[in-house]
Amino acid sequence: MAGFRDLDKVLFPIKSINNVVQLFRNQLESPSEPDLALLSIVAGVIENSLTSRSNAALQVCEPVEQNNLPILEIKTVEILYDKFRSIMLNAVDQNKAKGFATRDLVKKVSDVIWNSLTRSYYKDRAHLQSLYSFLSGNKLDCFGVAFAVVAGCQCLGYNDVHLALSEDHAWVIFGENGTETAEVTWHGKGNEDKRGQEIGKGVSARSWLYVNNKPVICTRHMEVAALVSAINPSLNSTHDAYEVALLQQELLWLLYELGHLKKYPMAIGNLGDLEEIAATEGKVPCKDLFQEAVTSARSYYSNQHVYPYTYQGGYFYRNKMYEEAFESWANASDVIRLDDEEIYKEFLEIANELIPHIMKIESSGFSANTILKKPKCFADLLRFYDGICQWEEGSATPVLHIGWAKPLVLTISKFDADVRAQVNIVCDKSEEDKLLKKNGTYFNNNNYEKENGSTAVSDSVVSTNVKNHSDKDNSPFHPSIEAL
Ligand SMILES: FC(F)c1nnc(N2CCN(c3ncnc4sc(CC(F)(F)F)cc34)CC2)s1
Repeated sequence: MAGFRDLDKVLFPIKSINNVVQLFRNQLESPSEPDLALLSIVAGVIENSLTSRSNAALQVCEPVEQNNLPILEIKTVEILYDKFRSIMLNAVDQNKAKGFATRDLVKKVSDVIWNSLTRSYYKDRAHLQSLYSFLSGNKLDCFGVAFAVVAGCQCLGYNDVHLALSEDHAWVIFGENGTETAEVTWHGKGNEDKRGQEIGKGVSARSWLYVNNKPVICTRHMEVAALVSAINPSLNSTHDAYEVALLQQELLWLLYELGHLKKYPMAIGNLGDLEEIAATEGKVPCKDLFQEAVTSARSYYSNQHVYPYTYQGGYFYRNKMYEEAFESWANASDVIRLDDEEIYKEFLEIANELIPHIMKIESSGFSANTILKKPKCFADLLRFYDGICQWEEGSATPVLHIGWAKPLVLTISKFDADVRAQVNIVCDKSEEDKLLKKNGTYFNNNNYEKENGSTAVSDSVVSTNVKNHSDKDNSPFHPSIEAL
């Protein structure tokens, strides 16, 4: 049974980040599973005390002593913890034979959370993700509702209910084999919520919103990683509360070192972002973390996640590593399937802002090493645009418009004809096989490798045979355009 145990209580009153890390370590290493409600309340109280408007001004100018936090008394936590437990226990009659959760039970817990929420509030606001927000303000964001349902089921003794996460939605799995699924929260704006329904097997389940049926299925420990990932240090649109960001970074390292981020690419990406801002001495460098997130998505989720590549591409872009950025974005483009406005915005920004910005810099400067002379860059760029065009072909709603075409033409035209001529568009599988045999070059999930393992850049082979989604899922070879 999880819970607020004596060895946790002795850590109070909590005065430092190290005390909080110790509390999380106790819970993560305890023989019984970590208590989601307790940890979400503690993280939420600290986040809100350091980011609320009342002391926002203070936080921006306050010098930071040895990771001090506003004192957190045990009473504060106990009152909130007991309040959450009583909400759950009163609302859901305790049928004696516990066993596995049922759809009715999950829907009931979702209803308890749902019906407690404030009638109308700005759902996308920051700091609405924790049980502190739920218990003190009756407000939760989309993720927060799903998390609260799982924490509620844990508190009722249903340890089979777990959080399922895509890159833009959350739901739960439950039942004897963990194969039952249920919507428990809303998604996006103006969409009727489907709470209580199972995740369809149809087209929608294959969309990006459900990451083509490759969601992150959380263990209890990964649910702790999700609440830590959801910590939001932002004070306002330009500043972060330093101690909240440091707490999140230390907790993510704790979870990383305990192995609970292995199958959670976005959490690894979150840690990479924090490490890029302020590297922790003697730890894995952020560049490697972004690569680990990509490897995790390829290993555990059949390369159906986009964010690991856009985390990585964003890192390369910020560090002026434009060639590498193109490759990451091309890889991201290969993943996308059907339309979804959230991911559409990501690609719109890359295609119509970030890439044109790079082209402007590269074509104005006189750097001899310019990407404009590199066939591989041109090949990756075509692959990026090709993926988006496939997206257009596969989607119900139109994706591209003149706003995409102008930057696209401008970008392509920046490459000299002799560079473009070195990229050989291979149009069918048999031709591709011939080339692959000749060059001994193959893609293994976009790593350019020769059979002998050396990295071959110049003879990357990229063909534009129309990728049909089904075989694309499984084919070990990346559809490819040849740059000889
Ligand atoms: F690709 C990079 F530019 C990104 N930078 N931040 C990104 N985020 C921030 C963190 N984030 C996440 N980080 C950890 N876990 C989750 S679960 C989830 C979906 C939902 F909110 F539950 F509905 C989102 C998400 C969403 C993606 S992607």
